[in-house]
Amino acid sequence: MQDVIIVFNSGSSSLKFTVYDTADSQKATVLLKGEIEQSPAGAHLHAKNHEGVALPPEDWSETGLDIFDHLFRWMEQFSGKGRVVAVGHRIVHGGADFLEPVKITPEVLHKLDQLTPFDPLHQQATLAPAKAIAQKRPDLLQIACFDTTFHSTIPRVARLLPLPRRYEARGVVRYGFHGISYSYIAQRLTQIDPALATGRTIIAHLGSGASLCALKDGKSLETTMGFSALDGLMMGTRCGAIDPGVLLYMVQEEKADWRALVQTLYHESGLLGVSGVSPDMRVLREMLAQDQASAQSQQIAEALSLFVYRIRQEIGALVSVMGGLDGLVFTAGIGEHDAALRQEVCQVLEWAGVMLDAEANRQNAPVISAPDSRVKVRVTPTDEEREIYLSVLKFL
Ligand SMILES: Nc1ncnc2c1ncn2[C@@H]1O[C@H](COP(=O)(O)OP(=O)(O)O)[C@@H](O)[C@H]1O
Ligand SMILES: CC(=O)OP(=O)(O)O
Ligand SMILES: [Mg+2]
Repeated sequence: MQDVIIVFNSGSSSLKFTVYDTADSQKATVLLKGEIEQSPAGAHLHAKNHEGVALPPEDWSETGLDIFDHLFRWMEQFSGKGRVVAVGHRIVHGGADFLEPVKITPEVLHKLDQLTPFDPLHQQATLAPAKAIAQKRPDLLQIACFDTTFHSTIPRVARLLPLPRRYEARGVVRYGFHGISYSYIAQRLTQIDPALATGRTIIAHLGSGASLCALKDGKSLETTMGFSALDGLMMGTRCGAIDPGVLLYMVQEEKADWRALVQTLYHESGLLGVSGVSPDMRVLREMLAQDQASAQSQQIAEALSLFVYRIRQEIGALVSVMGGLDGLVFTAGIGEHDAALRQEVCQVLEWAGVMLDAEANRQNAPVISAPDSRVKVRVTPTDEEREIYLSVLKFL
C-alpha cells in the first residue's frame, strides 16, 4: 500500500487539493489533483489523475455525508488504496506566533482561529479542512504552512505601521502574504536562474489575490500586502491600498459597520467593482475583445488600466526599497497567462532597464525579456502545493 500525503490549498472561494505519493519523497510525485466546488446547491468534485486525465466528476449534493467523508472515500477508490500518512494545509495568517510550519494541535487551531479578524476573507476558509479532518481523524498528522512565513525576514521598519504604539502590542503590524508561492519561486530560481535568486528581484504573484515581493539575496525584503490581504495591489474583488479617509467617509456618511466594510472592500471592489461585471481576468478580456464601444466595455478598460497602473506604481516603490532591479518574475493565474498585462506593465519600466521580447511574451516563454535587456524578466509557474508537501515531509 502506498503512503500518500494530501495537501489542501484552499482560498476564499475554492478548495483545491493534491495527493502525493511519498515513495520517492523528494520527487513530489502527484497522484491526483482536484478541486471541490461548494455552493448552496451542493458540492462537486473535479479531479485529474497522475497523467492529467480528467476523472468522472462527482456530485456530492444529495447524500448525508460531509465533503471530507466523501473525499476520503473517493481517494481510496482512485489513489490505489493509498494510506494517508499526513495532511498539509495552506493557512493564510500565522500572525506573530507562527513563523514556521507547525504541527496542528487543538491549541494551534485555537490560536489560529483567533487570527480571523486579521483576515476575514481567508482564515476560516483555510482552517476548515484542518478542523474537519482533526475531528474525523484526530491521530492523523496535520501540518499548517503559512502565507506569512516567508516574510519573517522583512526589516523592522517595514513591519511597523505608523499608528499609536498600543496597536503593535496587539499584533497590528505588517505581515505580508502569498509567502508559500514566493518561497517556491525563490527556491525554483536557485535552480533555473541563480543570478536572480541572489539578486534584486521582484516577484509578481497576480491571481485572484495579488501582491508583489521584493526578493533580495533570496529573502523577502518588502511586499505589497501588509497587516491583511487587503493591502497593496488592486485585486479581483479587493481594493488594495486605499486612502483610510474613504473608510471614514463610509462609516460617517453611509453608517457602514464592520460587516458592510468587509463586504465592500473584500468582496465588491477591485476588478469587479471598477468593471461592474466580473473579478475574473479571462472574462474581462473576452468581453473587451467582443465589444469595445459600449459603456460597459469602457468600464472594463478602465478597470484593467487601473490594475496595471497600481502594479507599475508598486514596482517603482519596491525598486526604490531594493536600490535597483535585476529581475522581474511573473507568476499565478494572471501573471503566468496574461501576456497583454505583462506587456503593459513592462512597457513603462524601460527606465528601470526592462526590455521585453514581444514574441517570447506572447508565447508565455520562461524568459520574456530581450537578450540585451538589463533586467531579466521571467514567467515562472508557481506551485504552492509542492512547497507545502516538502514542508510536510520534514515532519515525517
Ligand atoms: N489564460 C488566462 N488569461 C488571463 N487570465 C487568466 C488566464 N488563466 C487564468 N487567469 C486568471 O487568473 C486569475 C486566477 O488566478 P489563480 O492564481 O488561479 O488564483 P487563486 O489561486 O487566487 O484562485 C483569474 O483572474 C483568472 O481569470
Ligand atoms: C493571501 C491571498 O490573497 O490569497 P489568495 O490570492 O488565495 O486570495
Ligand atoms: Mg492562489
